[in-house]
Amino acid sequence: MGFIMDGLDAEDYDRTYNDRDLLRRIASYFRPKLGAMVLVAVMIVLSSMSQAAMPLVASWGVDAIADGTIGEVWWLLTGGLLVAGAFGWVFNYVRQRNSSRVTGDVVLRLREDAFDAVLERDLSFYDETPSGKIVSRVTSDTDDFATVSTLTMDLISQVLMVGFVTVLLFLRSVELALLTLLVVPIVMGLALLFRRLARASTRRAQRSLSRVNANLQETMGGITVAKNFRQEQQVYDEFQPINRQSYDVTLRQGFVFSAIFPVLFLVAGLATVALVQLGGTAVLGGGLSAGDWYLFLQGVSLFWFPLTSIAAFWSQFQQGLSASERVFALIDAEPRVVQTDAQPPGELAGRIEFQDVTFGYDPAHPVLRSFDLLIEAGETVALVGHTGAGKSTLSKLITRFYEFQQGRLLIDGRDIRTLDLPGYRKQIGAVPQAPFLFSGTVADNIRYPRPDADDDEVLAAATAVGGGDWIEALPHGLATDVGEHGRALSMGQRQLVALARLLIQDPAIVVLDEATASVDPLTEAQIQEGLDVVLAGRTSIVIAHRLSTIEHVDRIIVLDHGQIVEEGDHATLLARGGRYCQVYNTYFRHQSPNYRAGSGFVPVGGA
Ligand SMILES: Nc1ncnc2c1ncn2[C@@H]1O[C@H](COP(=O)(O)OP(=O)(O)OP(=O)(O)O)[C@@H](O)[C@H]1O
Repeated sequence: MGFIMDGLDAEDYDRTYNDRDLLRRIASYFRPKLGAMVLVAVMIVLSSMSQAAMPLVASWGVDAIADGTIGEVWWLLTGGLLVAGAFGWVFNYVRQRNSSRVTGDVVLRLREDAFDAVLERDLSFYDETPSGKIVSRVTSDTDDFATVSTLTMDLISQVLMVGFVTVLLFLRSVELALLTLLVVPIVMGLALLFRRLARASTRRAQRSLSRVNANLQETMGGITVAKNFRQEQQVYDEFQPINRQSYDVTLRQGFVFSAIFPVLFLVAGLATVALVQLGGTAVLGGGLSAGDWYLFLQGVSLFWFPLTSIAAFWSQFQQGLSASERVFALIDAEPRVVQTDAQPPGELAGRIEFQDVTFGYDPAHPVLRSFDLLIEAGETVALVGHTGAGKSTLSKLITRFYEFQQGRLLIDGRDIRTLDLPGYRKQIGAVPQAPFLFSGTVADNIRYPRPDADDDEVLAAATAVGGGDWIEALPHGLATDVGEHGRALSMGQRQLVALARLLIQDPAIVVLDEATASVDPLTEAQIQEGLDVVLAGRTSIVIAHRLSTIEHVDRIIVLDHGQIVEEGDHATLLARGGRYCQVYNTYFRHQSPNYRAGSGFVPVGGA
């Protein structure tokens, strides 16, 4: 049991809605479709009546055979059967057509809402949730939800049908009708019991499927690395238990579901046996006509089929409900980044001040403790430090991708929490280490932050970065297709596109995570020139990986375990022989043009 349930826990943002809230929420999606639903309901009534009419007409036929009048009425009965069948078909067709439209429209809206919610989530959400699981919620869960609506309409139609058949049976024989109804509470009791089992097993099946999706997504994302290191077997070995788990859990769900029908049919079978016995005796004794008996036997199958499907319906209904619960949980997930106000930020100067800030991805393990730092407007600051020191964390707080737990972060002296977030982020230019390019041309990517930028502006931005020579190296200049994720461009070219994009955005604050990937000396020089242009006149926080950057910034901040351990400019810090020198010796020394292996160490701590 332990293994089978591994990894099937709820996500952090999952929640359980009570049935009333859930149904109310679902109803809100159906409300705009009220007209079509009324039409569907009318069609359901009419088609159920036509269906119930068939055995009734047939029972008259049996009576006519018994009393020898069939020769006179056969054409009437045959016509009646044909008419009931034809009308039933038409009503059913109109019903199916409209109900498919209603379901399709509802799922369309739900998926739009889910996708919209996904876009609104904080960055922490994406760090914590594998993208495959998100995909699963937006696709297969919304599909499962669609089944709720189809099933609900089926259920209504079946309940009506049961109603009509029950009335017919009572009209013919109260005793036999009561006998038939006797079994209803047993069936319903079993169905309710089954409902509990079904909900739990269904939830597990859905989670296991989303694990499979997540694993596939990750594999596809890292396929180059996996192939590079010839890890196909390992990737397969990781996939196999997850897929196996999905198989096991789904199989269990199947077992639970398949248990219900035999039990229900057994109860139904016993009731039919009793009716055959009692009804047959009544016909022989003259208390019941052969037609009535026939109607009962037909009625029972008409009656039992809906009843058993109503019972089984619960399981699928539960499946749809728990799917909708998962989608709503995604839509309702509370943002961690909470703004207390939405003041327009205005044109930012770019002064950034951390005051006593404490932050941890997991609040129990803070990465920054009582952290203070002031960056003046227009200043260029380089963050350096060993891996895991907290450099990226600082930039994530400035971009407001994460919520800090204590202290204040002031932008131009104003609390960052009081600013209108989209307005603020518009003035922050964030460049990740491996700039992401969207499919399209180089020009499309440069104008990404401002789609209305015209060709001249795009060309001017591209030319301003590194003198623009790099554009000529592209096969079709700015019209070159970058391929998926920019794969058709070299790493250096992608960085240059990202810098040109920043110029189009024209932010007040730049947060730049320098690429560690080495590029050829020419591109390196172009990037350096590009950086000089892009960072000029803006507050810049650079997570520095290049010697030329740290040599030129206004101030270097050395971080260690979330603390500032040293700060100053390159020359001063080198002369001091402190922590900076350790970092320099490890990461930057070898980038010097005069570097020879084993040389260029800066003495540390007076050593
Ligand atoms: N999304 C995350 N969830 C949980 N912990 C994280 C997350 N991102 C970073 N950390 C942890 O926070 C600490 C600081 O990480 P951070 O990424 O800020 O370091 P860094 O100095 O930027 O390192 P690097 O140069 O390797 O990128 C590390 O201990 C890291 O493991």
